[in-house]
Amino acid sequence: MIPSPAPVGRTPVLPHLHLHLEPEERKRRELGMPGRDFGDRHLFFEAHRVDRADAVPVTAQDLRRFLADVHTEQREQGVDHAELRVSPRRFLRDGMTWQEFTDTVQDCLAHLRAPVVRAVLLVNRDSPAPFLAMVTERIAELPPVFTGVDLAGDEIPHPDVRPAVPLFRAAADSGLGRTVHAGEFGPEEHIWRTLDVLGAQRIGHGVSAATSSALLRRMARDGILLEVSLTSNVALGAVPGPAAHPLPAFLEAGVPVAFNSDVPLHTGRTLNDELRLAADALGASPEVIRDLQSRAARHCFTRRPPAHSGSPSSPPATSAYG
Ligand SMILES: CNc1ncnc2c1ncn2[C@@H]1O[C@H](COP(=O)(O)O)[C@@H](O)[C@H]1O
Repeated sequence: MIPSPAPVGRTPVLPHLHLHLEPEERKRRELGMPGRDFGDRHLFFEAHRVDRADAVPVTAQDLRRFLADVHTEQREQGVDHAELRVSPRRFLRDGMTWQEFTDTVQDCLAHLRAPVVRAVLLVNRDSPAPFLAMVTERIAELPPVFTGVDLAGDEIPHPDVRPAVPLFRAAADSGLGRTVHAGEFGPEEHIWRTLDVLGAQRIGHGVSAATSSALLRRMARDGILLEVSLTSNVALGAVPGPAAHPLPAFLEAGVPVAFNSDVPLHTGRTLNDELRLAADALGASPEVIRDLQSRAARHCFTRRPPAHSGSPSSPPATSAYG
């Protein structure tokens, strides 16, 4: 069920592949504001609406500080490669230009070591078409600390991923990795679509993948990594408890997994907490879990120039779901 230990001599690495910046939550804490209740999916996405009248504004200075804070937090966890989801729209709403936003992220992350922190550009499923078009047009110019793109947000009211096809195609053509939050609250079909329509290489959460052995076989065959976040899935009601999480089915099917803290400010859990929880859920030793996590390093997004335009890395133009 759990893959046998990695060959001796491989570089040890503790990657952390799915971690949100949580800018508003960081700012609220700095201001001493009360915590918010995220007991379920509705409350979580309602609180994250970017058009809320009571949203706490964030500045370029905040962004700089938050990026430095994430680096310190991940260093304390012993992480050596972190991939941080950064969503531009909150910062653009509060006055930054696109160029300022991307330059600031580049400037703050480029020199960091132990861990290296790379940015995954998060675009929300509910993004208006002009915003998606603007991001798509600028994907090729993203500075090098951006190594991937992610489609996130509430998949229940926004199940259609087709509006993101041009963005994901541009990302593939620019050598960026592609991941999608899917099958966290929605059915297996949402995961099939992200694979077939968007050409996703990793899936955020993907809880419902376990309802389809055909889908698990596909993911194992194609080496699609599932970004697993046990505490977050329980906290938002995607699964009733850690013991009910389909993680064992993922491993049984040979699907690559990585453990993640996802929204550590919301849950109060670190990556090491998640590794311990995974060991408990699987009845496995800490060493086995760390080995699994280190295997996820081969799914890190490192930006490579694509071999040629229209290469196999480009997502398919059409599909059964297209
Ligand atoms: C917990 N599981 C999740 N599932 C789906 N989407 C999520 C998410 N966690 C966060 N997001 C999405 O990422 C955006 C981050 O933008 P901020 O900069 O905070 O505004 C949120 O808007 C939320 O929709």
